[in-house]
Amino acid sequence: MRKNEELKVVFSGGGTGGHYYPALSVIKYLDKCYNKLDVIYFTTKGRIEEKKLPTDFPKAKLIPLNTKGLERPLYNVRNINRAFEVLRDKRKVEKIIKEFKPVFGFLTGGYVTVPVGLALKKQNIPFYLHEQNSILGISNKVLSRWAKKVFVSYEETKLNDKFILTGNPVRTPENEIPRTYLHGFGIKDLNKRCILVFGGSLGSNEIDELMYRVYKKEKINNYIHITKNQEKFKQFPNVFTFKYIENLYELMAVSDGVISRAGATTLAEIQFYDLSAILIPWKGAAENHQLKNALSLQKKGKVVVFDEENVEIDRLINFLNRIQPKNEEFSYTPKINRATESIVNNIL
Ligand SMILES: CC(=O)N[C@H]1[C@@H](OP(=O)(O)OP(=O)(O)OC[C@H]2O[C@@H](n3ccc(=O)[nH]c3=O)[C@H](O)[C@@H]2O)O[C@H](CO)[C@@H](O)[C@@H]1O
Repeated sequence: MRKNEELKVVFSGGGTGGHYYPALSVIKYLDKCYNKLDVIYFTTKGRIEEKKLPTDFPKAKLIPLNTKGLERPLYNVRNINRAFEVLRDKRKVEKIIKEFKPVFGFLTGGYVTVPVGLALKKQNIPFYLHEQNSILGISNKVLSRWAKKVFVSYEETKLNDKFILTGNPVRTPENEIPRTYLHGFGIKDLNKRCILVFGGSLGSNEIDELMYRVYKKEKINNYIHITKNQEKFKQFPNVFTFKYIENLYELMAVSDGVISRAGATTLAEIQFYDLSAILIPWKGAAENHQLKNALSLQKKGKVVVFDEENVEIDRLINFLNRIQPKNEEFSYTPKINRATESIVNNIL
């Protein structure tokens, strides 16, 4: 650790929680290692990192960029303008980093990272990438040529020696969390199973529809369900709904199971908190990466993967009812997040 030194770093990555939260974990870890950490975070306008960073890490300076994802199919005329946006943003980033003089850049994917990576390359500032999924995302694919190292979460993502398997950083509680934490979410009987239901950081109507059918049949377990359709579930006394839960990882630490999409950061959390899980991969993910993520976890047990077009409700309920619930005495003891540690050690 270099407690007495100062460090300046440029971060970018986002659009979704899956890209943002790994960057946040690294920021928080570095902040503990250094006396003074100066962060500039290049954000996607109006997206999660822009909304959450001011409270998650108030010291960071946020700079929004205009770059948008390419339209599919790629020959769409709008992509000409999108390409110019990347160039304009690249020039903007270059100006800022010339003055800021960061020691390195850390980019976690999402189209916003492309102009940032190109600008860092132009200024000869080393940068590192992190890929959460088993398949390299398009921005990481483009930038990996010039990155100093590419940190990956799955062995099969490695393409050459520059690729290092670190795993996917997850947010972790710093203090012990008792099972009674669930009381704050409306749950009274702590000896009953507590299942977290959500559709990634953006929500999922398909998961809402499916769970509506489950709740009609299954009345024993308690559910904390994150949804934009809270009204729909009012009739179920064992279902506690929320629009978004900031510190979802704290709930993961004291719950029993998860029903969710198969975004990479959610999966890393399921593993870290050793939860049972029912995964329903989102079919729209590039190159079907959610299915690949999910299947690799299924191999490790405690996890079952369903095809969203073909979920047998009885089989799902059967799996749920085999999950061993924690009891009311349970308390989560903080553990070291090896992925974040490994990334930082490979940079410093
Ligand atoms: C639609 C989309 O583009 N999905 C991608 C996106 O997913 P998405 O952003 O949904 O990502 P993940 O499932 O990987 O991560 C979601 C994160 O949001 C957190 N959370 C969620 C709900 C909530 O109320 N509170 C909260 O804190 C979870 O704890 C988790 O840390 O990035 C992932 C990682 O690159 C990809 O694998 C996904 O395919």
